[in-house]
Amino acid sequence: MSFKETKDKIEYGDTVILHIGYNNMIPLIIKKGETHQTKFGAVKHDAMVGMTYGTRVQCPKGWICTLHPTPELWTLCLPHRTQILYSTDISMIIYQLDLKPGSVVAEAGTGSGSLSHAMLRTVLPTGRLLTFEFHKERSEKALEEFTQHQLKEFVTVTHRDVCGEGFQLNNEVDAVFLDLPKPWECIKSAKDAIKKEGGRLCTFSPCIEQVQRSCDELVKNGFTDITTVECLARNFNIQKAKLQNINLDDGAGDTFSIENENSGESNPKVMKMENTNLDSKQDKKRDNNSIHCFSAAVPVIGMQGHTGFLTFASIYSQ
Ligand SMILES: C[S@@+](CC[C@H](N)C(=O)[O-])C[C@H]1O[C@@H](n2cnc3c(N)ncnc32)[C@H](O)[C@@H]1O
Repeated sequence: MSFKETKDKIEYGDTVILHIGYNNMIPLIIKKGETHQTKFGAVKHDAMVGMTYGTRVQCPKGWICTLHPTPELWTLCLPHRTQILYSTDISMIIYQLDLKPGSVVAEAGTGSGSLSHAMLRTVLPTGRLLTFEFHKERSEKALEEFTQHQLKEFVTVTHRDVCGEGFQLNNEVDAVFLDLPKPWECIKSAKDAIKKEGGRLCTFSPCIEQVQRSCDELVKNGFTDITTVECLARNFNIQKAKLQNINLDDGAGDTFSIENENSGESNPKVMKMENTNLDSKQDKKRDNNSIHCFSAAVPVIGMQGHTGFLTFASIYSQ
């Protein structure tokens, strides 16, 4: 299997993402003569060979689906050796680091390789990932997975403490990404790694105190455009809403109530509308006491999901 290109049919040696049910996916390397047990019963690896990716495999008590691997699916089912980055943060990192095919990017630490797979897909086929990890088994396991995923030729895995020994790169990369407890300790070394014509740097830190220390070090080393963001996915529920007392002029002062579909009760919070946006002639004919029912996308109050702060910075020609 390959993360570097897509293909139609499953072959021996492929890593297939088995979709077993909602929130239930596992990666499976297809091996001759082997059998895999699922909650729907056994599935023979040989039976999957030659099947088109995305098709169903019938098991004794149900069916599962064979998905082609992508970095996003890998992130959802990879073997965790550390905390990992998820696609919401990853998408912002790749965008803000300005990664594209041909980019050379350095990363520390490698961890479970979640971000690494997404960065590799972006910089292929002419770019390169240089990833550093000071935990020996983690760096070995990462190299094993990159090899299995046919990405080995695009990545260098180095077993090193980048805070103590630095990246030991000079004028070589377009961007540096740091997911470490003390990123400020290797910012000077990250600066040296970035090409003389300039580049981008990102640190990921769960605590604002870590962010502050990194920012101080970034300023000291001549980085500019320093920006910290937090990426949160915002959920919207589709709910029934009742709109009353439509103001025919501008909608100001109108109220609507949202019905809680689960309990059947009306949401006690009645929101004041800034603007009804109901300006069709038909709506305007309605009298002031009419009730209008419609479906509304209602943001969930209280956004959960803090992972960490992403701090981005630029260094211009050095
Ligand atoms: C949270 S994990 C990285 C997860 C990774 N971004 C991912 O998405 O899978 C942090 C990793 O940094 C490594 N690490 C911590 N300090 C380090 C250092 N000074 N040099 C190299 N690696 C380090 C840890 O061993 C750990 O594997």
